Amino acid sequence: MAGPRPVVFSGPSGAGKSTLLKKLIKEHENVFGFSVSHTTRNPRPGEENGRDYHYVTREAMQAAINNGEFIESAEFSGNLYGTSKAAVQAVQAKNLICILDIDMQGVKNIKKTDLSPMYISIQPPSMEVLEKRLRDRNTESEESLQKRLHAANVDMELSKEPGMFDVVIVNDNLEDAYKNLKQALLEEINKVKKAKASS
Ligand SMILES: Nc1ncnc2c1ncn2[C@@H]1O[C@H](COP(=O)(O)OP(=O)(O)OP(=O)(O)O)[C@@H](O)[C@H]1O
Ligand SMILES: Nc1nc2c(ncn2[C@@H]2O[C@H](COP(=O)(O)O)[C@@H](O)[C@H]2O)c(=O)[nH]1
Repeated sequence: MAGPRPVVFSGPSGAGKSTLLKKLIKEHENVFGFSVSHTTRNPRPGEENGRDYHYVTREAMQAAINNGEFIESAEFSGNLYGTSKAAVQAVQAKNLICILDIDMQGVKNIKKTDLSPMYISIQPPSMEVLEKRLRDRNTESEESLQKRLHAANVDMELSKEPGMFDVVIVNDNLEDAYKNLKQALLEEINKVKKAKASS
């Protein structure tokens, strides 16, 4: 696939990936584009079909996966999630840095492809803070919350594996985490700006 090098963001549910990514894309809308995933979960209040996710039935998504339309897919907290080839191509066709927000299974599966992204892990300062953020977000049932906390424990262990991520950012203070994120991406941001200026 052509275009600038994509960036994969991963980390436990509630660590702050969406919060940081929304800030990043808003500040650099000519540089980054979001790969809109498919999911079988229901939209949350304020989420929009086609912007936050493509909300689909399990049957439709499974059929599309079987048809080879996805780069990767995973079952997470009782729902299917996946990155379609079309979602990535739509961003790369605009010569933007394609951002993928995916779970740890997605990271492992992307590593088997030729996408060759930069891998960034967003981690919470502690499990206690993570649980508080997820509870305060008020988006999960108790069952879903417990599944996400369990996945977070596994995720936080796997993230420590050498070579799994290029950059690990602990999202304690939001402004500090955002500053670290921009610093980690500075070279790629400048490359895209330069290419756009000379085209
Ligand atoms: N540094 C921070 N300090 C305090 N609250 C934060 C911080 N970063 C994010 N939050 C809040 O924590 C909650 C979880 O953040 P967010 O939804 O961005 O996480 P996420 O990693 O994208 O989760 P998911 O994987 O479930 O989509 C949100 O309510 C957000 O406003
Ligand atoms: N493997 C994939 N994981 C994905 C994808 N899109 C999102 N996600 C991850 O799912 C969880 C839960 O997300 P939520 O929006 O329900 O809170 C989170 O860790 C996301 O990173 C995907 O296409 N593939």
